[in-house]
Amino acid sequence: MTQSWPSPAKLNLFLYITGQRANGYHELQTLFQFVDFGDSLGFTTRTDGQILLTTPVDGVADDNNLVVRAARLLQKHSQTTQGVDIALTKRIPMGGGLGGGSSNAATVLIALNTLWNCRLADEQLAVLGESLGADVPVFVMGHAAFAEGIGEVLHPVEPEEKWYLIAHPGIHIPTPTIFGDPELIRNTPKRPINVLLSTAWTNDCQPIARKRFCEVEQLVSWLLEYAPSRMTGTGACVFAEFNSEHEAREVLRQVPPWVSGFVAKGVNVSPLHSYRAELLRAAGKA
Ligand SMILES: C[C@](O)(CO)[C@H](O)COP(=O)(O)OP(=O)(O)OC[C@H]1O[C@@H](n2ccc(N)nc2=O)[C@H](O)[C@@H]1O
Ligand SMILES: Nc1ncnc2c1ncn2[C@@H]1O[C@H](COP(=O)(O)OP(=O)(O)OP(=O)(O)O)[C@@H](O)[C@H]1O
Repeated sequence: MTQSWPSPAKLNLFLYITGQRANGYHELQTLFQFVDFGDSLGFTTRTDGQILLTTPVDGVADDNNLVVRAARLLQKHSQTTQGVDIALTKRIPMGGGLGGGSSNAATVLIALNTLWNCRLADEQLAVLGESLGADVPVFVMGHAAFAEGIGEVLHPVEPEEKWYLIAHPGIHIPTPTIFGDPELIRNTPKRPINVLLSTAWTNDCQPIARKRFCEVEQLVSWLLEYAPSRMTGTGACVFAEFNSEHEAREVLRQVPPWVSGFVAKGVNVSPLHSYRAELLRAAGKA
């Protein structure tokens, strides 16, 4: 049976870089929250073991698509003989700092674990997913989280669920471009979570993105006139926070023509996990 599983976007409500490991990866302290906007994936299981993406993504070879890579990884790990046709409906801008690829991979792991009856715990899927991308574990675990390490050490938290205008300046910033920049701030002191939660939230990647990309500079400056605003992840998207949907939509109406955007609500439980819980309830398994 084909089902439509959600694959939400995430925001980094704050992001601090506290060091760099010998392998080049950066040590972070970041606050993840999901939003009620994202891609969706449909799955039709097959008995012949083939894994097919029926909706190729422009500019991404199927073999490199995190959807296909996640399905192969779980197939190998679980030694199942089953396969799957996967249809991906893409809405999350790519290279926007919204974690679209990682979210897609997490949705594949969670959905196929259920549909193939692999019986792995979410914690096991999160460890598997880490090899696909630093943001996969938080999407697999499905709860807003304070993250440390390279983003994989997760502590569930309950930040306020605000409304956001999420704006894209029309450019794609590859994550390695920001992480590879010699002028990136890499020495923010590590702070305990209670201090971080009660201090004004910023993103260490933002100064360098504003400096290197005039589109980000213009977008941040424009949004700051209306509401507290900052970049998510390594950009290029910038989010402005509001207490109501109405206020966020009023500003969306006024964005300059070179900006595209959408309004979404922050959610602490991933829509993926709400969907799975509903499916299991309907099947009498929860
Ligand atoms: C910036 C964040 O979006 C915060 O949520 C993530 O840490 C990035 O996660 P991601 O896009 O899934 O990143 P990955 O695909 O794992 O890594 C892309 C590249 O970014 C750099 N990278 C990534 C994560 C990290 N903590 N330090 C890094 O230096 C590495 O050069 C890596 O090769
Ligand atoms: N299913 C997928 N969806 C989006 N991008 C994918 C996918 N599979 C592979 N990719 C590759 O990953 C790159 C980053 O895309 P993604 O949308 O995850 O970026 P991002 O939101 O900036 O990530 P992050 O917030 O984790 O830094 C794309 O440019 C693309 O080459």
